[in-house]
Amino acid sequence: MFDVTRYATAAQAIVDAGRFLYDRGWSPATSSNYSARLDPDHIAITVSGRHKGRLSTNDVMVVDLNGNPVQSDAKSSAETLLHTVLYQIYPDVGAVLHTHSVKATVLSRLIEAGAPFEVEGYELQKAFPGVDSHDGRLRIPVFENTQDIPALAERTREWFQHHPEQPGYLIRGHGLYTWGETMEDCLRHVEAFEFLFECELETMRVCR
Ligand SMILES: CSC[C@@H](O)[C@@H](O)C(=O)COP(=O)(O)O
Ligand SMILES: [Zn+2]
Repeated sequence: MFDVTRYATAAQAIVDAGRFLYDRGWSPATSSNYSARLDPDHIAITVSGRHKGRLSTNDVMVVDLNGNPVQSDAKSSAETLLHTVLYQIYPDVGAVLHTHSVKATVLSRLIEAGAPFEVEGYELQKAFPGVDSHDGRLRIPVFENTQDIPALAERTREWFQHHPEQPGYLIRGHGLYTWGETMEDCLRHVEAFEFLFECELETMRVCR
């Protein structure tokens, strides 16, 4: 069982996040999914197929950390397992956001297969936890896209168990996953990634 008051707070945070991310153009055309932790065993997550700029709290349901619905007949996000695996690996994670921005999508298609995407020298890297200088390297793995979400979830589990300090990843031609202790942290990470993606794309354009 889960705490109803916690659910109400989490569902509202997800609705608000959807409005913000849709308005920025990062969650178009029903794409994206969002979640927030309720307790060690449950998360609130978006129902599959809903328009993320027009969510209501009825579009947010509860699943356990195996992705099974709790007290709901709705179908949770098709990518639920990509969320639950992160909550399993990281006990401190309180929110996960998946977005489909143009910049994340384009950049993910330009990165060589098998190579992680790395950025360094940006002051804005300090938006991520544990980073206190521009003087480090941020590594963002790029996973190949697939419709086999259980298989992709296991690939991300494997990677992040060995690279726990990384705050996000890209799926090629698809989008970004990032997480944080709170929804506010997680939204900051989306914004920081978007800034870095734009800088990198602009650098590629200018240096072409
Ligand atoms: C509208 S295409 C995007 C989907 O295929 C998927 O990648 C996505 O992000 C949203 O799926 P959803 O099942 O609504 O959570
Ligand atoms: Zn998606």
